[in-house]
Amino acid sequence: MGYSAEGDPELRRTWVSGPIVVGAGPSGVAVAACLADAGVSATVLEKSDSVASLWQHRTYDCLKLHLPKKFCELPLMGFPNEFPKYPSKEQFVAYMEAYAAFFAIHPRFGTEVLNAEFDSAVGGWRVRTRGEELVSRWLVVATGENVEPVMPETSTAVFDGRVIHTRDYKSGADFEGQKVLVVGCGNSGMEISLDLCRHNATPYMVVRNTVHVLPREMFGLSTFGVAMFLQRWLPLRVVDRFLLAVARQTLGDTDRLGLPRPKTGPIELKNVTGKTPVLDVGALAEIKSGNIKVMQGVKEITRTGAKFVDGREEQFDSIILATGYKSNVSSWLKGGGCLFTKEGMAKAPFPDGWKGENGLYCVGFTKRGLLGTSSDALSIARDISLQWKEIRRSHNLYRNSPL
Ligand SMILES: Cc1cc2nc3c(=O)[nH]c(=O)nc-3n(C[C@H](O)[C@H](O)[C@H](O)COP(=O)(O)OP(=O)(O)OC[C@H]3O[C@@H](n4cnc5c(N)ncnc54)[C@H](O)[C@@H]3O)c2cc1C
Ligand SMILES: NC(=O)C1=CN([C@@H]2O[C@H](COP(=O)(O)OP(=O)(O)OC[C@H]3O[C@@H](n4cnc5c(N)ncnc54)[C@H](OP(=O)(O)O)[C@@H]3O)[C@@H](O)[C@H]2O)C=CC1
Ligand SMILES: O=C(O)C(=O)Cc1c[nH]c2ccccc12
Repeated sequence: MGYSAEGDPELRRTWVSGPIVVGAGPSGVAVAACLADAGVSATVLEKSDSVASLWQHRTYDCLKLHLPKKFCELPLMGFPNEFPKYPSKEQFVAYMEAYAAFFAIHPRFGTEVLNAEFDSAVGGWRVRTRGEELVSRWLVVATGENVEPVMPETSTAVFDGRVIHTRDYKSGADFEGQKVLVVGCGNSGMEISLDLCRHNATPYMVVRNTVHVLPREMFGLSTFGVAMFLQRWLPLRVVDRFLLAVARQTLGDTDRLGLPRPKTGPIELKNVTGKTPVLDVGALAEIKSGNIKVMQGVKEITRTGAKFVDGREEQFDSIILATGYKSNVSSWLKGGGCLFTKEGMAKAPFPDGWKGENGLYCVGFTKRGLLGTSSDALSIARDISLQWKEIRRSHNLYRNSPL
């Protein structure tokens, strides 16, 4: 339904009766599915051309989930039984497409939200895209914690060779025979360094700070699953001490490899700061055998390579920035201060960060991966569907009233 409002006459304005969801990654699709299941139809706006665009376009070929599938499934529909314990990215994308199709979620692709703000005069969120303004009582932010690349402060502009961020890395095949500087040692830096080794390239990985490396599995069980189970009975710090003791037994002393551990334990650090421990899928063995070289912080990038803080200097053919990701919320959402920090991350810790004021919600800003997404999606759908039913009921009362 169109409505007239002051402002840009070129802009088509439309009230939508259900919530507006921004982003069609796992979080946006999951919340729309839970809403659909409760009889509420959402309008999902996605700037890219597909669901799970991060997984389709911004991840490397050899990526697999690093948590077992039971910790990564979305509400109401699990992974197919025939999927392996750690599905590949192709399998995850196939699951996401089947999930969206099953719940009849049809996002509006190619639709970037440029601005969103609450307008008390119209009693809703004005959500502007190129050429259109949608208005709804509810706005669900589902644009993710990993949407923009973090770039290092040290400029790479003088470097003559190729510089890419991990979001544009596909395969070590593109770097065959090269000497490559990998800046960053999170899960991306580690797995890409390993992939480079497997394609006959020589990675030099920068560890400027500290990092927790854990085996992906212990005693034939996923480390993450063991940690979740133990947390039911034991204090977090005891669980962390246990994980570190097992990690030391199976991986040895990682400090001696140039990978000093943070003082805070791995799960406590993840919960407090969001920094994910590295779940090792083979990089550590390559570090031990010297095929991945560990370097301290970069002091300066030169035309042909890099100078390091310890005084060493090396020539490189290419640089891969495995420096992580950030949110983009603060660039388009106005008045979201009840929910978001100025960095666009949730203010309240999990599981309380999903509901703001005036019908504003966020899903997937928990620093807890897909498990956090599922929890948020269920909470939001429950909350909105209760309001939806109440509104329906009062409309019907009004319509049936003799006055
Ligand atoms: C390489 C990698 C591997 C990971 N592996 C795991 C794992 O194994 N297990 C796990 O639990 N978690 C994992 N994660 C965490 C990850 O955050 C989630 O897997 C998941 O993709 C988050 O979903 P999301 O929908 O919140 O965000 P995203 O998947 O980033 O989706 C956000 C969507 O919003 C869209 N968007 C952004 N801004 C706008 C705008 N202004 N207008 C319209 N659309 C917009 C984007 O195009 C994108 O499609 C991984 C993350 C990365 C980067
Ligand atoms: N298989 C899987 O499921 C995978 C999952 N992921 C997930 O995706 C998310 C993003 O991971 P990732 O891309 O690794 O990002 P992270 O944010 O986890 O890691 C970024 C790394 O880059 C370092 N860094 C940042 N800036 C600089 C700099 N200027 N110089 C040197 N080092 C720098 C950081 O170090 P510092 O701590 O000092 O800031 C950190 O080690 C995580 O949640 C991760 O678990 C990623 C890959 C694979
Ligand atoms: O892959 C990620 O980034 C995740 O956030 C998954 C995740 C949630 N909690 C964790 C604890 C340890 C390792 C990974 C995760």
